[in-house]
Amino acid sequence: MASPVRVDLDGNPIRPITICMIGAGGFIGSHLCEKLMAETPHKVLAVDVYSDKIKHLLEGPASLPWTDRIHFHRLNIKNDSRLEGLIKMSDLTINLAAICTPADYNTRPLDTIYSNFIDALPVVKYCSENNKRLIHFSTCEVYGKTIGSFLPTDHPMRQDPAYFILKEDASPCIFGPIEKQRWSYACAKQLIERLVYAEGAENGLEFTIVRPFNWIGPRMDFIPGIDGPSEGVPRVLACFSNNLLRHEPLKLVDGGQSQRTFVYIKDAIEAVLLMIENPARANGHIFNVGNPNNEVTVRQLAEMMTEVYSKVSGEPPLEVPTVDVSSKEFYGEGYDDSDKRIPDMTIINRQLGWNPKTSLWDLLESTLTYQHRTYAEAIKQVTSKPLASS
Ligand SMILES: NC(=O)c1ccc[n+]([C@@H]2O[C@H](COP(=O)([O-])OP(=O)(O)OC[C@H]3O[C@@H](n4cnc5c(N)ncnc54)[C@H](O)[C@@H]3O)[C@@H](O)[C@H]2O)c1
Ligand SMILES: O=c1ccn([C@@H]2O[C@H](COP(=O)(O)OP(=O)(O)O[C@H]3OC[C@](O)(CO)[C@H]3O)[C@@H](O)[C@H]2O)c(=O)[nH]1
Repeated sequence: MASPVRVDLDGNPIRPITICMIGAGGFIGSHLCEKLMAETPHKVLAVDVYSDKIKHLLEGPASLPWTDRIHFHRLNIKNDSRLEGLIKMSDLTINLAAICTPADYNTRPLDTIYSNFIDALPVVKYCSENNKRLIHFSTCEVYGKTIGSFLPTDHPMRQDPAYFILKEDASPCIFGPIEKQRWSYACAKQLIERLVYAEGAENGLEFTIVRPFNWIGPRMDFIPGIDGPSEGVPRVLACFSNNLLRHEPLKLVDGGQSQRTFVYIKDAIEAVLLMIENPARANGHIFNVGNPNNEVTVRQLAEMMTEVYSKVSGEPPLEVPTVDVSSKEFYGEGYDDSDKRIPDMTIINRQLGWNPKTSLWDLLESTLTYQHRTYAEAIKQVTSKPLASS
């Protein structure tokens, strides 16, 4: 029996397209590739320097249903002449490539700026010159700090949503001073957003910009010393997972008072698929993609992850499950932080009718189940080995 014709939000048939996905081997890219292979007829030219997180889609019996629809191209967009050809072969380019772990922003500011601005320039240029549609991944971090964060801590206006809800077409971008090199990333992302927007305004580039608000789930970053460098510092989900797996206290930077909203990767990928398959509704827009209902302080996140991990692993939590550390000690000189990140959902609701579904507890339960199943044995092996004699 023929499969039903897939239609977009306006009832128009969705035609199969070819997508050049740059950064396809990463956390978001791997989930997006899975979704596209499992639920759509689209083709993917998967571009990345790594493929570990999409290996299950590229080889082995499980990949047979889509062997002719996904092809991996190992290339570094910094210096590879094949890039333009791949963009020209595609109907749509999705650019996910970036250095996007905060530990790098103040310690590798030049690499961070080059990765998030300079290296993206040819991607925008090739899309514009060849009249190809672009979906560019920016970040919620372009908002920086909230206006309310500059009010006295007990000022009543801090409770006014106008002082903290982040809105694509209204909120300013507020970063710290230049010596706070943490903001090298957000500033690079802001400038590439402005370049993409200008290519749209002046040269008619069909673009969509995505501002993810802390998407988390399986395959995010790495566990130091297992599938990443021992001295590496990933994003908070992997940091806390690593501490839990190793029965160490979770480190709360500057007391863990910063606030975040976390969205489940599977919910967020639904939003991206709507952008891909509804160009008339997505072109020319910047979209917050997050879950305003899942706001916690970092301390509350640590406490919830400790409780969920204890349930998932069957191991009791530590007597003292967290420890405060200074940002200088944890990240080094030049760190600064966003105080609060709550996305306004008006535009994405209006254009795409998308809303997140998964609560923080539920997404942590499925994610920590994955982390425990994937890493617990390997960590036990590593920690049980006697230290090499010096
Ligand atoms: N995950 C989130 O919550 C989040 C939040 C805000 C913004 N973002 C943005 O979304 C995008 C994807 O993020 P992610 O979480 O999947 O990160 P990730 O680090 O898992 O994936 C990025 C991928 O890009 C690849 N890449 C980087 N530079 C490259 C280059 N020069 N050539 C080829 N490939 C290159 C990396 O190898 C990696 O596989 C990034 O642009 C990031 O800034 C993500
Ligand atoms: O062991 C740890 C690790 C981190 N923290 C604090 O948690 C907050 C979140 O940190 P993190 O997940 O590393 O990243 P941010 O949310 O600050 O920024 C990211 O969000 C989006 C993106 O643009 C791309 O992923 C990236 O910039 C923070 O307050 C840390 O200090 C901790 O206390 N302990």
